Amino acid sequence: MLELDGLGFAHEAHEAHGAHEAHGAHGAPEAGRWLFRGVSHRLAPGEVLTVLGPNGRGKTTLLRCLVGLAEPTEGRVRAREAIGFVPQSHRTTFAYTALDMVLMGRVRRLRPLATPGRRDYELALAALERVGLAPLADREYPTLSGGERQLVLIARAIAAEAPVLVLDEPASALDLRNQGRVLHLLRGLADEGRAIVLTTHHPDHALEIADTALLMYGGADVRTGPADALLTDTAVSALYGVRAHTLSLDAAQGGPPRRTIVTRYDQEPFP
Ligand SMILES: Nc1ncnc2c1ncn2[C@@H]1O[C@H](COP(=O)(O)OP(=O)(O)OP(=O)(O)O)[C@@H](O)[C@H]1O
Repeated sequence: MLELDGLGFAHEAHEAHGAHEAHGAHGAPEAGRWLFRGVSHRLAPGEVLTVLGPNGRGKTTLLRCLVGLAEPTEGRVRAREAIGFVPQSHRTTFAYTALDMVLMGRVRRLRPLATPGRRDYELALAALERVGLAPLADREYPTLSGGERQLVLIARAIAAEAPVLVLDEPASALDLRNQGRVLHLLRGLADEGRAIVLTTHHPDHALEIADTALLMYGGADVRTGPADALLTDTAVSALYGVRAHTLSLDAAQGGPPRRTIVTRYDQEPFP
């Protein structure tokens, strides 16, 4: 559905530290300047891929490359299907209602100059219902809280019916219950056959829903593999420079036992 082939990204020198020192003799960015390099993956229908890495490591930049908002410095992205993108934060002063915002997700599906029809309204309302915001359908978007706005943008991506969804920290503004709601919503969308890519700062979120994890250790050190195998406490400790611990959770509702990863904040950071 979405193929990443040797993706690398380095910021233009003049934007970072001055043009004179940024490029090597042959015009290629120097080794230390790459945000990420060698990112390859073939995303399958039904797959949830979670991208993790410290602040500023390039997660958003990678997503922007995937959806065509940024040009990779090397490598390429092949997208066979439409991609829905949910950015990290979104503010607008235009007084669209929450429902209007979700209806905008339908625009690509309309004929030129056509106005949304009954089915578009039904799909938009159903999407608002899936994120639990149907009661706020008529509220003006700028008056919504940060978490409510995040849910509206997720509803907009759902209404767009894009086979691939790319979401930048979709749970970052959400309370604990809504985090769970969105995680299971995303897992459900994948189980319906969509492919999902999301960034998160929560290894436990990745363990909950991801098939695949992509860990950005910096530059060319990018590790991709099955989330359950890759997300060990050692790997998470090294990724963030913290002391992470694995906890076993009892099986719930007849499911298998689970594990999660938590951080100790009362110990010195990982060396
Ligand atoms: N125009 C630019 N020139 C130079 N550096 C930039 C430019 N735009 C962004 N950066 C830097 O690129 C790095 C990657 O940013 P990005 O937003 O992709 O990180 P991130 O992993 O998503 O971070 P976070 O977890 O904080 O959201 C950051 O250090 C950022 O400061």
